[in-house]
Amino acid sequence: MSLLEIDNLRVTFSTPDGDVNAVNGMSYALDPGETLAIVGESGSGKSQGAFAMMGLLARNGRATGSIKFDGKELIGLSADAMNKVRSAKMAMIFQDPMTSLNPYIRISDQMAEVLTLHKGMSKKDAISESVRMLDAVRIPDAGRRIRSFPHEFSGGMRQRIMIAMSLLCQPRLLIADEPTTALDVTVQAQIMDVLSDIRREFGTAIILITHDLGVVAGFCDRTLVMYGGQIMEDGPTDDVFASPSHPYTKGLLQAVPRLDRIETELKTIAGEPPDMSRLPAGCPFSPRCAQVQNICASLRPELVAHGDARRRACHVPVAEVV
Ligand SMILES: Nc1ncnc2c1ncn2[C@@H]1O[C@H](COP(=O)(O)OP(=O)(O)OP(=O)(O)O)[C@@H](O)[C@H]1O
Repeated sequence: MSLLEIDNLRVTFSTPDGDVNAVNGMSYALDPGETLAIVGESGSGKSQGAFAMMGLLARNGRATGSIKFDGKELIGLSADAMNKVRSAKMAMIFQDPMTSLNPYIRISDQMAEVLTLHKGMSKKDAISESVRMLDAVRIPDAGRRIRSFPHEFSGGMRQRIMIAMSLLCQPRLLIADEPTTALDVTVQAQIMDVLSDIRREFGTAIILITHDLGVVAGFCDRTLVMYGGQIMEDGPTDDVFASPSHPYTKGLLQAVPRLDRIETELKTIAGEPPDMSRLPAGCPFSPRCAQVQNICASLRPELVAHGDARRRACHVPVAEVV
């Protein structure tokens, strides 16, 4: 059975200027222990799709459709019930670890509180379990350093601490929203290594949300490409990278720096991301698509299966995507 099954998820925000359609009918499933990258430019609905799962939408937001986690429907759950699922089985980490860490409280107290509160552990057991988790994310000398305050660590180390903290209740799913964006390239690679270790050691499924395709290769089993709140393409990462089947994916990949080609070949996708309160009737990417056809502006392409375990939403035949 899938760990997560999302069906026709829509996230809408009410604003004085009208509704903002942040996620427009998103459907996918995730197996236990699977790693999935959700990629796309800023504003494509990646984070709000995850916030809906975590019950963390802003007050002006509402989610419809279905989100089944471990067989249990999450949409429509009370805040209390949602809290229970979240604290026991799902965790989320963000770009800025300080959104989750309290600068005035020692790491030991912050971590131990999670376990005394949610698992009823004694303080002593909670501290030794916290040290074990800090070891797992390779904080050197964790037994001593756990007594430090957040500001005594570098940005990369703080991100490791946040990952350790998110693992305390042994979640089955970890959502990492741009976890390496604020870090320099070497530290980014170290954090991705830590996430790989976590997956191997604890069997945690991971959803990695990122605008940077460069961090996805080599880490995620599957990649799902979003644009305008919709899935454009979805498939095994190696296949999506080797033979993108959507003009948008192709454009994103051409914008990723690679060691085997010179930087002058890098191309950006012309045009601006769509206004999510005024999406076109057809494909949201059609105004920027180099291969746009007449039908694209008026008819939204369905997300349909093609090849092995792949899906795409595009009117241009696969063989003609250049
Ligand atoms: N509280 C809100 N009220 C109105 N619109 C919102 C609200 N929160 C998010 N949005 C809009 O929802 C859309 C999707 O946002 P989302 O954060 O999911 O994008 P994203 O792909 O994760 O981009 P980023 O990487 O910049 O976070 C954006 O157009 C954003 O402006």
